[in-house]
Amino acid sequence: EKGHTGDFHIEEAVEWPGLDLKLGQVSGLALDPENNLVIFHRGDHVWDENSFDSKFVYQQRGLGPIEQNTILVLNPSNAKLLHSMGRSLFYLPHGLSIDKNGNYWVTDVALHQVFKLGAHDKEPLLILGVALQPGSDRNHFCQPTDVAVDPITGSIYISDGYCNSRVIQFTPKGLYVMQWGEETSLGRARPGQFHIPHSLALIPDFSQLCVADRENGRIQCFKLETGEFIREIKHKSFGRELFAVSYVPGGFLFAVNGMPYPGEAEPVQGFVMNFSTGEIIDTFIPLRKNFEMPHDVVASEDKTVFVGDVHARAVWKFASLEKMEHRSV
Ligand SMILES: O=C(N[C@@H](O)C(=O)O)c1ccccc1
Repeated sequence: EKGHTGDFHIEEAVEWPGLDLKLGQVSGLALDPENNLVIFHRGDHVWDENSFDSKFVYQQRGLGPIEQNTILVLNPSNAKLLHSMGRSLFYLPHGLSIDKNGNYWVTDVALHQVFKLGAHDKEPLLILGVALQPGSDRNHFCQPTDVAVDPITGSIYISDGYCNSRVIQFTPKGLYVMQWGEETSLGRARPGQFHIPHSLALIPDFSQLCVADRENGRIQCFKLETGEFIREIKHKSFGRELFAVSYVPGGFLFAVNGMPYPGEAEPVQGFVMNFSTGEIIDTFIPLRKNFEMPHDVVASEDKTVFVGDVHARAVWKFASLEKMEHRSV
């Protein structure tokens, strides 16, 4: 088997029936405290070139909010639907995170807002940002992409976003604390500069926040308390775009990249890295169907990995070979 060193290797769990779920564009994935898979998708709405004007104002309000349930809770083994919610709330879902108390934190790039939802509540518990108003001050975001919640302090981190280049920290109750990041200058991308901060991974063991710096094709990691740049993780095999990053306790970092430049070699694939060294220890692609625009990745402690694709409208499951080998023996 190429693509992996040592004994760590994951492959698509082809018995996972989640490939034939009737999903909209899948934008966000997370695992809840019971290790159920939670999917954030766009129902019958799509993000395409007509969705926004040149000032990032959403153009399709007339459609109304998505009437399908946008948040689906699935059994991670058999993909059975356990619970669904989130209808009539969102226009263009993007990021999804679940905090240690089981609350859902989501972003909507059309509303330019961040929501905290109880797992079984209709009314949001907290909303940040001003509906449909892009901006870049303390209470306006511009297409915010993801949220991460510190399990120790409850601090909220928001990656903002497609049309801003910053990470903002709020208190657990939503009061602005600080922000860091700036636009990538022409020429080369310096530390602390972003070109679409697209996904967040909070690493409690090391008190760090890692950011998928999408169009710079890299991961940047910062000190949680201060936003101080710690290091960059970048590999040629990432290619042009690095879409999402996810951490699992024990020191593994997972990521997915985007389509290469036309004619470039780097395939669209998933990566498993050793967090401490930044080295790639495994790569993975589906056996069934193909990655088109893998948009989020989430991993559980037993190294089960899920990838959601916004163009293929699919969710794949990957599991470690030794686990599956035991089963097949
Ligand atoms: O990146 C884009 N979309 C994805 O990230 C997403 O759908 O979240 C996009 C860019 C330009 C036009 C339309 C969509």
